[in-house]
Amino acid sequence: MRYIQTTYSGPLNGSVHIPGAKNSSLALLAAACLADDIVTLGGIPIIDDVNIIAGISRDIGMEFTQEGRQVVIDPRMIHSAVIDPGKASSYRASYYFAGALLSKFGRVTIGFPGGDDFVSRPIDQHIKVFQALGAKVQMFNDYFIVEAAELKGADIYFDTITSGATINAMLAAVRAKGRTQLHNAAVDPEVVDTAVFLNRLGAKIYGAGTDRIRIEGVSYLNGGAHVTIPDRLIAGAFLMAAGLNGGQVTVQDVIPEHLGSCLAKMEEIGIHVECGESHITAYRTGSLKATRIRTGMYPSFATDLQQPMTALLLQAKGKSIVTDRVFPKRLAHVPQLRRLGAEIELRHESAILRGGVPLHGGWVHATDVRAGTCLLLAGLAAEGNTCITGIEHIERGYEDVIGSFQSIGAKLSMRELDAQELPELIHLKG
Ligand SMILES: CC(=O)N[C@H]1[C@@H](OP(=O)(O)OP(=O)(O)OC[C@H]2O[C@@H](n3ccc(=O)[nH]c3=O)[C@H](O)[C@@H]2O)O[C@H](CO)[C@@H](O)[C@@H]1O
Ligand SMILES: C=C(OP(=O)(O)O)C(=O)O
Repeated sequence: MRYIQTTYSGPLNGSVHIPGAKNSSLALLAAACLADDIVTLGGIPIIDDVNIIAGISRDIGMEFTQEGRQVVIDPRMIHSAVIDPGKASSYRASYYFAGALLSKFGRVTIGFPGGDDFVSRPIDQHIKVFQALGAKVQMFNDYFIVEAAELKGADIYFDTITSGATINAMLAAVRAKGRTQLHNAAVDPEVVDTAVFLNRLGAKIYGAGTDRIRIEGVSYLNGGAHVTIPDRLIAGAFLMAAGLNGGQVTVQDVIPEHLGSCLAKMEEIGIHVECGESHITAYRTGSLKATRIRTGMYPSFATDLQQPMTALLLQAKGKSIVTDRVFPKRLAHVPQLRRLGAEIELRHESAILRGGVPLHGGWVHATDVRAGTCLLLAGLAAEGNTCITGIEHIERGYEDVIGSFQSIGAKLSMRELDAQELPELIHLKG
């Protein structure tokens, strides 16, 4: 079994190029199967979730060729709308294949979404979309079937703001007959990126980036090329790294506007931020201030950034409070941080931190991708060695996590567990 070992690294300094967004790429790769000709996607990160999509693509007859961050997809020979349940449930965003294949072929059989298993993650809004467009949904033990003789545009009011179901609704409605209107839609950059891509292929999607999206169904989509937006979540984590022990980090190839609420919070706690056209520099000179974080859907502070922020706030003297309003129970990193000496208590679904307490090394387990980032940052600020297991979760979302952190001076390495270390792992996941 592999694990990452981190060592106290002092101030981190340097510059990192940010890859395309995982959460956009997963939507774009599924959206590509809607095209009637070849599609080229740039900026696709080299991560495990994309490898799974490559496997699914080959299974259904969609040619998938990846060279570095460029993926060429030929959807003209898709011969199956049945997706292996095991593959579907090994990452979250497999539900995009449900929307896309339903839209193109009127039928899909697919396993339930997996991915980061930090809390219950319902898909009722996705199902509601399919049904609203006229599809019948049948649930079985480990898969579901969605089918429709014909998809017809509809007015859909989301019960809650969801980026996944908003994107899926665009995928499902893009070839439906007539007009679909999405109300209470998510306004995330990944929603806009997917709409821009589909429009490039000839779709008619209007209003993405607002809470009301209109889709006029089309019967044919061309091929085309598109480059995914940069990963705002990876960029945010690297900028926070500059605040850990003092230092200066620049993230290149980003869209600074996508990080607005994150940068505002970083400035509030005493990290200086300077934005250029496509880069952001963060540096810390004095001490950090404690604060309160409440996550929300975009443009609020992202749920995927509360974990690295928690690691950072452990360095801020005084009491900070972190509340996740998107996934209220997404706090599995808290007991792990305690293993490193952090003083954090869970109260009413909030993490209450007493910052400024020195951290020490230890064994910890990453239960999901962002918990992994949190533990990695905490490990770089802790005395001694911190050993992080659950690497597979980190690699779902992070391209070359070791190399990119090393490039800003972080001391970390990938290691193989040897038998003498096994006793350390007992009770680790508790
Ligand atoms: C692959 C991907 O893009 N993952 C991101 C996506 O996940 P995902 O698309 O799963 O998250 P959503 O935006 O859908 O979730 C937002 C909120 O809606 C709720 N909800 C969602 C769907 C549904 O059918 N019913 C329902 O109640 C969720 O429980 C949550 O409270 O957005 C999350 C919130 O920004 C991020 O943490 C994930 O990194
Ligand atoms: C929760 C996340 O991913 P997923 O939705 O793919 O599980 C994430 O990227 O933080």
